[in-house]
Amino acid sequence: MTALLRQSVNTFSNDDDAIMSNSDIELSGGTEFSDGTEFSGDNGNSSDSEISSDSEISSDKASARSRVTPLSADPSTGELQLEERTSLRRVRGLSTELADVTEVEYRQLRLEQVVLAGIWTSGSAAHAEASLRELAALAETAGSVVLEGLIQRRDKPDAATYLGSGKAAELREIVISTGADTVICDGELTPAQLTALERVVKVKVIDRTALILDIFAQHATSREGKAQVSLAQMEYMLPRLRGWGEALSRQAGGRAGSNGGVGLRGPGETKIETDRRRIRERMAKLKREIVAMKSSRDTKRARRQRNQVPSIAIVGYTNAGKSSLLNTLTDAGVLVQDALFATLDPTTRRATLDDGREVVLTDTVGFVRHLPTQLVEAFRSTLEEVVDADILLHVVDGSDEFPLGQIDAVRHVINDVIREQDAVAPPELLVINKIDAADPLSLAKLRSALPDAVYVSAHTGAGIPALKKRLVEELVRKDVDVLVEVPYARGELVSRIHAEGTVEQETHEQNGTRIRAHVPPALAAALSEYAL
Ligand SMILES: Nc1nc2c(ncn2[C@@H]2O[C@H](COP(=O)(O)OP(=O)(O)OP(=O)(O)O)[C@@H](O)[C@H]2O)c(=O)[nH]1
Ligand SMILES: [Mg+2]
Repeated sequence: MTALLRQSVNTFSNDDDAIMSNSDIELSGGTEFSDGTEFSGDNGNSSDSEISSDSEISSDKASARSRVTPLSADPSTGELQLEERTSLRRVRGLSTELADVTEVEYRQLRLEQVVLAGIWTSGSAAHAEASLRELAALAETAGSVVLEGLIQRRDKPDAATYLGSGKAAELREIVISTGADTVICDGELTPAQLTALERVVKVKVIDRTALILDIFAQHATSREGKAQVSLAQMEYMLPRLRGWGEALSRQAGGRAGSNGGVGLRGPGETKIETDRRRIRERMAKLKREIVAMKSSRDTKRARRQRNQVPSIAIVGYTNAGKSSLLNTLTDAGVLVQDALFATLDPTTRRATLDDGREVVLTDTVGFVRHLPTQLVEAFRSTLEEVVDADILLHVVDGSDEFPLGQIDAVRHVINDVIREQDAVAPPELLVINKIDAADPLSLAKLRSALPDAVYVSAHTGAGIPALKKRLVEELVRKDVDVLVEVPYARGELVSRIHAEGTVEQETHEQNGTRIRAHVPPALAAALSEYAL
């Protein structure tokens, strides 16, 4: 595993190590306090403007990454040239913990070079490795360079330091030898575990949750998306406010904080309390804003429902090919990227199925194992829309190592939302995508495990006609039987029955056309007054 994840190992000189811990001291001095300030928005909209600058930046992730290359290419330089450091400003690391540009630069520098640490508690070794590989992909999506990965076999995470003490010491060695500036743990750590592990490895430690939140913050573009992510980040930060950088500030001895070391406790506590209150206020405001944005979306949705267009929600694991499939089905031109969480905002497109029926398809945010609960919470309004759909098109990456695990993770999130809403789950149509790239043997296994799924390739178009046919079948299944006598004056209703439904019997009576047919529920409602 270690070899697998090792991409480049560079050794910062001891000198540089000194520089790093120096900046740690600076950072830790006030980090945890300034977090709050930044959040609570001393200038009311700080959080918004920050995130939007992020999204501009992340829109060009590829070039942003290439700009980092010179840094890792010449690691021995020790200290960075000023312009190199300035160029690092483009991606912010954890957007929530930086107070000024200097810190941004240092944090950037540190977040670029990461070592991963995971715990293998259950399942096979291959599962544990896949999870860590996914963490590596997430870290890269966030703009970091992954130097190395480490997995420990344990029954459960160590209560104190997540990894066992021996492994934590080993991690410290790896951090030193690779010159890493950040450790990312493959799980959600308690604030205390983060602090304790930071104390051992002596560089910043973040967890999977913080990483995913960071990616979302970089990718959110719509106002609603940004608000949802901000809310999730605040939710995550709130209990950790005191913890951040605490371990490092201890090392810093008397230099920690502008109040001096011992002074941290008194005024510090008070400051944290104020910060917490401000964050809570800001969170409450965001929640209200999100509710307001949702209601405008509800109006749109209601209009669609009035127009009686069935809706199909495309859901699935991140990078499964949801946007690609939407494009293939509708020529939508939605952004497709080999990156995790390329899509955060739902895109809705109309399409006409083979039987002439109009539908709307909605592309949605992808899911991932251990999707932070804060995000599920924040994206609830978006997810609710998914739950309201007539059909869930569940897209799965057929070329993934563990597609069944992906399916479970996605269903888990959806079921949670459904249960909380007391809603009825829409019928799910499983679509196994990327069959062009899948290994034939695993694909054969998948076909026997999931015989009801549709197998497609959004790239080659294979299976797409079959998928469209299945969609029609699923919608027909929702059709209802009606027996009506439509007055001759309402000829347009008769035309609709012919266009949207299946006519079984049609006779012309004295007062109108008598028809027995299967029709979509919406049309049945429109016909109800003529029912016999
Ligand atoms: N080989 C192959 N690659 C595909 C296929 N469909 C999508 N991809 C690739 O998979 C990657 C992800 O595709 P997207 O459509 O962005 O996936 P998504 O599910 O919308 O991803 P997120 O929005 O990030 O959750 C891209 O690199 C696509 O080119 C396919 O049928 N075959
Ligand atoms: Mg997408």
